[in-house]
Amino acid sequence: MTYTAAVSGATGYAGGEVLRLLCGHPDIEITTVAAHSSAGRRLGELQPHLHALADRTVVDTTAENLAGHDVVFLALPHGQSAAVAAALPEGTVVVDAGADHRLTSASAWEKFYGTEHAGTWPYGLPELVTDPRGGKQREALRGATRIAVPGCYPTGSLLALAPALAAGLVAPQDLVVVSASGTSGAGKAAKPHLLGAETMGGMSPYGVGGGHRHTPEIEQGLAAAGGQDVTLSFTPTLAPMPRGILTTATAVLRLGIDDARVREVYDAAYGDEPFVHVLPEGQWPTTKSVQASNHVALQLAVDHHAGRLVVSTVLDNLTKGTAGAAVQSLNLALGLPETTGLTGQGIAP
Ligand SMILES: NC(=O)C1=CN([C@@H]2O[C@H](COP(=O)(O)OP(=O)(O)OC[C@H]3O[C@@H](n4cnc5c(N)ncnc54)[C@H](OP(=O)(O)O)[C@@H]3O)[C@@H](O)[C@H]2O)C=CC1
Ligand SMILES: CC(=O)N[C@@H](CCC(=O)OP(=O)(O)O)C(=O)O
Repeated sequence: MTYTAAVSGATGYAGGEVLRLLCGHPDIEITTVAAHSSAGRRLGELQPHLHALADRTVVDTTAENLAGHDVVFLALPHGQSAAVAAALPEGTVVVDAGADHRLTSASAWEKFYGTEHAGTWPYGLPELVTDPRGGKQREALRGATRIAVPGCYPTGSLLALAPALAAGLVAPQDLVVVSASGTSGAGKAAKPHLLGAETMGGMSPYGVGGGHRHTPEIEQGLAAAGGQDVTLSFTPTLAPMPRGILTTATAVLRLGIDDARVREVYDAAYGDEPFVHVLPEGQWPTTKSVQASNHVALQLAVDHHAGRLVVSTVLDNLTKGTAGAAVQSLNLALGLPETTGLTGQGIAP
């Protein structure tokens, strides 16, 4: 069976990556490409890498234009997708790359996003360990008709720390995550601090001091994995590269946990995962290895001097960090093989 799909936000980075992946998906037919200010324009002008779709005309994001599809992807600015989704029939599978439906706590949403909470949808990170018994998030995605795709920083952070918390290897307090993201994470809209002259050849932190809106999203997933509240200090940084996120997470190890036990827990969590790979001991991940792939590469070490577990992950913010997670979750929702239309192979150099 072929499913018809509309992609709204088709002219942006996230929507463009969804379209790129859907072009290689055997069970999906892209029938509508929608956006807003660029309605009426030829997609080829705005997404010149999407050759197969170059002659499509962008339509406006309206309930009428999105109606009648089996699947609707939303890749809109935060706060825009809730109203659009509410106008779609319950049977339509809606996959939202934005943040609107990720958080379970209305007060956390209001604090970090400043608008009314729109509700919570199943979280689109199939490999996430969701409880101390080692359950995985993919079970909540099978047959789902609404999917909230994770933020790109939370994907690498959650995959880094959830197995350790679920297995009780580390204390739930004093979790520290520092991530470096490529500039595409900020979207296409022109912003002075993202000009090439500002970002090339340098790095800088932002959202420091617990102010980044991904802090509650990461804490939410880690608290579920460990079965208790967690405290996280999260610091994002902007790196001079178009795509990619390197996350380094550390946590206080519980007494008596050695290197072998840590590796055993991560091998058990991810050994059968098609898109999360624990690297051989001593090989540390590089963002270049996962460009344009749906892969997350992970390495860990025990810092005996500081008594902390150190876990690093890399992913492509637009692929596994957004569009790949969206397609992988959609596959589960539709009952298709989870890897359909996705590759774990990157590009090089
Ligand atoms: N970039 C990333 O790495 C990630 C992004 N996301 C999420 O995906 C979403 C899109 O991000 P991104 O692609 O980076 O952003 P971009 O700024 O690159 O693209 C935004 C898209 O939304 C459309 N749009 C803007 N305003 C409206 C509106 N009022 N109604 C309908 N469409 C509108 C734009 O269309 P037009 O230009 O025609 O106005 C454009 O297609 C965000 O919620 C973001 O958080 C999630 C994970 C990672
Ligand atoms: C570099 C950069 O600006 N990154 C974005 C995160 C983008 C992302 O993936 O998250 P959302 O889906 O929640 O927008 C930021 O810090 O807001």
